[in-house]
Amino acid sequence: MSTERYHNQFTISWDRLHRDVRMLCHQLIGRDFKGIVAVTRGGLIPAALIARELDIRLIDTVCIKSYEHMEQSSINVLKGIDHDGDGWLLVDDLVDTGKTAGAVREMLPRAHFVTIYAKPEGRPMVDQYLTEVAQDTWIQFPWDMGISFVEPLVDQLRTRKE
Ligand SMILES: O=P(O)(O)OC[C@H]1O[C@H](OP(=O)(O)OP(=O)(O)O)[C@H](O)[C@@H]1O
Ligand SMILES: O=c1[nH]c(=O)c2nc[nH]c2[nH]1
Ligand SMILES: [Mg+2]
Repeated sequence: MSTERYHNQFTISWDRLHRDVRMLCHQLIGRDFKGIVAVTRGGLIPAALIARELDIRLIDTVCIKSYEHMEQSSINVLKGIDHDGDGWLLVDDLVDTGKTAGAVREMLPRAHFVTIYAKPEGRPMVDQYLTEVAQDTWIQFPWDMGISFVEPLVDQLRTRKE
C-alpha cells in the first residue's frame, strides 16, 4: 500500500464484480430509465453490465479524472453533459471521499446515482450502492490486475533467508 490513507486491500475478481453488479440490478429492475450516464473510466464496465441486464441502449459519459493511482488531486472534468439527469441512471464503480460524486452530482442533480461499492465518507453522495467497504481499504479492481506466476512458499522463504 503506497499512501497513508489505505491500510487494507479488497481484491475484486471479474466474477465477483459481475455478481455484485447483477445483485445491484435486481434492486433497480422495474424502474424506467431514459438511459445511463457512466462516470469514466471506472463507471464504464459496471454501466455496460447494467445496460445489458436492464436492456438500456442509450449510454452517455461524463469524463472525470482525479486520481493518479492512490493519490487524489483536484477534480478535472474533461467532458460534461447538457442535461440535469432527470430520468437517467448515473453509474460509477465506487465512491470513496465523495469528491468525484460531488462534482458529478452538481452536473446531474436529478439523476439516480448508483455505485457498486461505497466507503463511509462518500456514501451520502449516492442514492444506492451494493456493498460498503471500510474507508481505509483500497478496492483493487480486476481491470487493474493481471494473472501472474507466484513462487512456491518454500522458495519465497528460502530467498528471504539468503
Ligand atoms: O470518491 P472519490 O474519492 O472522489 O473517488 C472515487 C473515484 O475515484 C475513481 O476514479 P479515478 O479518478 O481514479 O479515475 P478512473 O475512473 O479513470 O479510474 C473511481 O472510479 C471514482 O470515480
Ligand atoms: O481502484 C480504486 N480503488 C479505490 O479504492 C479507490 N478510491 C478512489 N479511487 C479508487 N480507485
Ligand atoms: Mg472514476
